[in-house]
Amino acid sequence: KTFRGAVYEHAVILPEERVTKVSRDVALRTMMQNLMVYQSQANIARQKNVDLLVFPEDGLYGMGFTRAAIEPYLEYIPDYETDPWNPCENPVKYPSTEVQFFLSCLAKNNSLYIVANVGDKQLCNKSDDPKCPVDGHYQYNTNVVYDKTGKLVAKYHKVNLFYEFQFDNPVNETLVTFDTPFGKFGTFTCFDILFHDPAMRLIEEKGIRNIVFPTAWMDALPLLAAVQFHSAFAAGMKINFLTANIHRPRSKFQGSGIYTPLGALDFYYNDLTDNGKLLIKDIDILPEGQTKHARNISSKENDQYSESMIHTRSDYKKVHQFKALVFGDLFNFESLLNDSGIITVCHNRLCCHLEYESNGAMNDDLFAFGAFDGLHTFEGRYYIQVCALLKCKHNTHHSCGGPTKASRTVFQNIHIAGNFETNYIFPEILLTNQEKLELPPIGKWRYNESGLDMTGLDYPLLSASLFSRVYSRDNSSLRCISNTALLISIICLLILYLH
Ligand SMILES: NC(=O)CCCC[C@@H]1SC[C@@H]2NC(=O)N[C@@H]21
Repeated sequence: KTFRGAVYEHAVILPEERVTKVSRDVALRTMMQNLMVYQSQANIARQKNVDLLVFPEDGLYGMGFTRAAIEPYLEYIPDYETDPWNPCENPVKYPSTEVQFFLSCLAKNNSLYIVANVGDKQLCNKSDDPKCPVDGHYQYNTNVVYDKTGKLVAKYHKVNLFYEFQFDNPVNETLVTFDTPFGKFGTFTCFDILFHDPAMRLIEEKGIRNIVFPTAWMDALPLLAAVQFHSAFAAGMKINFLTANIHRPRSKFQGSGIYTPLGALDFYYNDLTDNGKLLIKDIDILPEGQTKHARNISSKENDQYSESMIHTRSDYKKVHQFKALVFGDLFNFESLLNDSGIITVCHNRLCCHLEYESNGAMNDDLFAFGAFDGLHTFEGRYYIQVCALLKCKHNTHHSCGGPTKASRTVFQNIHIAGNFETNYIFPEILLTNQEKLELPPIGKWRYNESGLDMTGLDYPLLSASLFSRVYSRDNSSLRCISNTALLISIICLLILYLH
């Protein structure tokens, strides 16, 4: 009823040159250095009977390349469905595929599934493909999966690139899954987690309950630290989520974990060491099936809800209500004045409700409860609705929403709920132990239809929030832009015609 999963947070060895193109030999030398670390971890994993091991995004060469400079790190990766291949058993089938050979043998020799992130190079020709880049090939940020025999069983091209100008967007967005004796898995990469495709399609259309997630994620407090958001995604979508990050804490790249619907089985957050870390856990096999559907509240229902929340509060405009920026979004906030209390805050159509009880020692810490409903525009554009209880960076209102890892306040009870437009809600709880991020243990918190509840937390609180995505508005805003563009074009044509 369980499988043994592992993720490796890898301190990637970076090549010195990432702007100018080096030879294939030089590129291979760097990648082999990283692969040797992968090998030692795979050996440990085999000794511990691990079934599946996940390595991070960009784990073989790092990031920050120009398009030309990444090219020697790429290999042609065939389509595993039309052209089945076991690189370890047939290494000469394609030239220059040393990395694939190594990874495939790692899987075969250690008898485990290997999930890794590599670069795929696909040749193209301008004459039969007008979108073919000028250098005659596509470059893709790619997840590959090898089964226990070393056979390539999955290849996924990252859809939602994050300022990765060295890579191309895939032409066909496909849902990539692979079957194992311990269940069906889906895969996507890093920034993909914030968008509907392919993440939600894997979960909703394919009924996927296990995701393997190579990532190179920089912590973005207060709401998007890696361990915080990735554990919330597993809880919100009720899935197993295995995420391996690269380890470069001085650049905020860190935080890997093995997460389940009930919470973190294990996670790694350590900015005091430059070392990587292997996490291994037995994970319950979840039944396949559709987990969640967007809740369709009509806009009329929603408006009535928001208004009733506002009107029940005659004391709505008080001095301790204020606005502050959270990662570029202007939230409506209300500060927590007492050691326990009830607060309702609204923003646009979202109303958020908080009931809390601290252990009576909040004196030095300023906390605020906030709401945001709108388009997030910093480092990505996407619609969100968020209810968030935040420890403010300093004792000033405008510092609420700034990144901080310091808190001294332990809460006894917290309940957070809101009238969210969809069920794509990710319940986040982030604690701190002497400025080291912590997650709550399984059993100390619960998330269901009535909201997020936590009780008897052992560490001081940094934030507790319901972070939701409103995917439908992303599309409608795109439609709106294209409709506006169409309208402007028609008007221009009309003016031209009349002249
Ligand atoms: N390699 C990637 O795709 C990284 C993207 C994730 C970064 C997350 S989402 C936006 C936030 N900004 C950051 O610096 N980290 C967060």
